[in-house]
Amino acid sequence: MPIPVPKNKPQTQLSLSWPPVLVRDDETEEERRLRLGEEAEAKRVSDNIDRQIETERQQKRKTAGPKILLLGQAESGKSTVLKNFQLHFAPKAFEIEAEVWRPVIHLNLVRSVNFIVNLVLSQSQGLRESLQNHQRRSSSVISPDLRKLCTRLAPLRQVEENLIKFLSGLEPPRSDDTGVQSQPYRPSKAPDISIPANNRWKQALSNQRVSTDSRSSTTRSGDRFGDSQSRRILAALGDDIAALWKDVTVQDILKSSDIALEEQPGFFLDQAVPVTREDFFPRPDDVLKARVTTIRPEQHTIIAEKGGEKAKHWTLYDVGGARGQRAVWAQFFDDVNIIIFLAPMSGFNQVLAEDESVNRLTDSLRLWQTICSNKLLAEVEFVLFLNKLDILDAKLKAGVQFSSFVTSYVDKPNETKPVAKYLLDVFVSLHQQYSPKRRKLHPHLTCAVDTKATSSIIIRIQETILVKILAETNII
Ligand SMILES: Nc1nc2c(ncn2[C@@H]2O[C@H](COP(=O)(O)OP(=O)(O)OP(=O)(O)O)[C@@H](O)[C@H]2O)c(=O)[nH]1
Ligand SMILES: [Mg+2]
Repeated sequence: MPIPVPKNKPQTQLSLSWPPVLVRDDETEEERRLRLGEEAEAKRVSDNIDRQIETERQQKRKTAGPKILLLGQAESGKSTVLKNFQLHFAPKAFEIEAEVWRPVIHLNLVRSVNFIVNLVLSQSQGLRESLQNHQRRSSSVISPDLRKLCTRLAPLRQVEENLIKFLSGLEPPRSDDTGVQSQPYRPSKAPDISIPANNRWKQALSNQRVSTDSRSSTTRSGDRFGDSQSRRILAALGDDIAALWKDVTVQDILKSSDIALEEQPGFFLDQAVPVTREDFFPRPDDVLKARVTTIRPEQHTIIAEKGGEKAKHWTLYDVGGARGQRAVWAQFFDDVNIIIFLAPMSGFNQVLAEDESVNRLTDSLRLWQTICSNKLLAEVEFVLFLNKLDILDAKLKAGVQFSSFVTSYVDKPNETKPVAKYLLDVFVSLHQQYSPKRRKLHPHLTCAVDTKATSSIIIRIQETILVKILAETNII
């Protein structure tokens, strides 16, 4: 169909090419030949540019490096896996940054201590009341020594407040959260802390370090972060904290209340003395154990330090796993090569913090099914981390019966290997059943706080992901 030409315009013919070429009616044969030649040249140049843009796009995709999305319920270990990638590809940067985790580790420790002290004091109060009411109560007797120990540890309440203020002070206030949140103590669960685990507070701490370093030659033990008062108090109380954790009555109270602090996030009570030393400098293992709840999606770019690495840049998206955080996951679905889904195997006898009517394993399975069946992710490669193998092992060895919580597990031993194999089969078959099309799954039984084992899994993921990127960019 001819393109309509406004009436008052000179008698010209519009070509369909872009930019439009005005063709005069009185064009001579020679002019027409020249014009067509110019048009052919322009098209050749334009096609070349298109080809170049496409090649550059593909090259950029390749050199932009792999993009990984970490998914899974809260406390499944996503941020811990992120730290493992950082440690694997950029160990020097990881070590330099390790110090910024010290206040977090201290806050993890102090909250555990204050939790125990509260529990002991409430038991003591309960015992007094039941004696006054002549009730029989199977409660541990709190000795005067334990009471004194709790009194000596009282300054740690102030230290907790100071550390929370200190860490939240580094966060600019936002409308959707208040920075560091000190979650209330709950009897069934040790305290957790919500500090946005993003780069901002880490950056703020690193900046403080840089500026302090440039002003004075502080040593490793100097007050680089302005948390020296908390550190001095902690150093003075390190032995008392260790004594509290070892106390037989404390252990009895925890056991009878069904609380296994050593299985909960941010557990440092068994390292109280080294962690509270004034010159404490966190090692990679300590950083991996430090717990900070992710409350907003974060993008982390890792630049591989070793020249030999096949991919230089790695982008990892870490998201919050609690139910209220999951709505934002979808924004990353079309931009990733691989999803690493984490399911903590130890959750079989636990409930969600955000909804205590839901079993953690049930939630993990439902979430996995939803992710597997998502059509937007049909082309994305899936890696499954059945995580917290060590805690599963400890629970089963302590006598917790897997079959009491998972009734379909019948006539099989209550041992780590068969239980892990059973869970693996369930997750693999859900993937098979619900994937929109056939897709390869790469499952691993993991303990994300074991850096060595996780590093060898990362090497295998690296191979998988690079083959996928090469295939996507038509290189192979
Ligand atoms: N013992 C043990 N602890 C683990 C393992 N994986 C992670 N953790 C710990 O579990 C806690 C929670 O891990 P995170 O990585 O913060 O969990 P997350 O999935 O990022 O949680 P959200 O940010 O709340 O979504 C941390 O204290 C980790 O050190 C594991 O395999 N074994
Ligand atoms: Mg996290």
